[in-house]
Amino acid sequence: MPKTNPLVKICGLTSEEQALQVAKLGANAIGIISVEESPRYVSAEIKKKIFKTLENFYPKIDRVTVVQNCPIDLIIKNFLGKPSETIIQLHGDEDIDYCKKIRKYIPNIGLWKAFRIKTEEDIDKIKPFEDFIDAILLDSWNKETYGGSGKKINSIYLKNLQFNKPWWLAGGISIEWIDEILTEIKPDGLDISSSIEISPGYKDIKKTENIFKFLKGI
Ligand SMILES: O=C(O)c1ccccc1NCC(=O)[C@H](O)[C@H](O)COP(=O)(O)O
Repeated sequence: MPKTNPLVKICGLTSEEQALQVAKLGANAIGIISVEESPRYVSAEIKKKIFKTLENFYPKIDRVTVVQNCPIDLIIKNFLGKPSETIIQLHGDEDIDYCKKIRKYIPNIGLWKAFRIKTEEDIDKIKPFEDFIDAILLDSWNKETYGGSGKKINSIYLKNLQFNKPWWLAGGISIEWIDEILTEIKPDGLDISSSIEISPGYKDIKKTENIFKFLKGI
């Protein structure tokens, strides 16, 4: 039996207009990419603007900033005080010490850690992080990019996963795969990006709507 419907994060938004459209459709979390190498990169200034608008109109939606191997001092400097995001998603090779420092210096923000899965051993490496993060995000491993590749994790590694923290599945999630995800993989959340894009950072709102309708069983 599938567990209750998973939460949905739509990631890689680049405009206020699309962020509001996706929020209206029912997203539980909206992600913005603060990784300069990404074609979905959004500057700090624009990100703040988008998140402020979201906070005003949809305060319950999590606002997720995605970073990748960013120097810890910079993270602490940028996110101290009254940050516009509710979650930092670490999408690089950050270690446990890095997570502990974020916890210590910016305790008012949620911390998600992405793990890129290439082999079964990559799953085994997650456990020690669990006490220092709020959620686990599993994404596929890719040579060219750390995220947003549209590539799936080998499903062999996704059977009977058990973590002590909520976990999100990412990597090539499209409407065609969701049924299997709900019945066999059963994550707490779905993180979706490139399958609903017209071009990197620009979402197809109709495709996005179809995903939410599918999940609601409409
Ligand atoms: O999306 C990016 O361009 C990106 C670049 C560098 C680090 C992380 C990135 N995205 C992180 C995400 O949370 C994506 O939603 C996740 O990788 C899934 O993407 P997709 O396979 O395209 O659905």
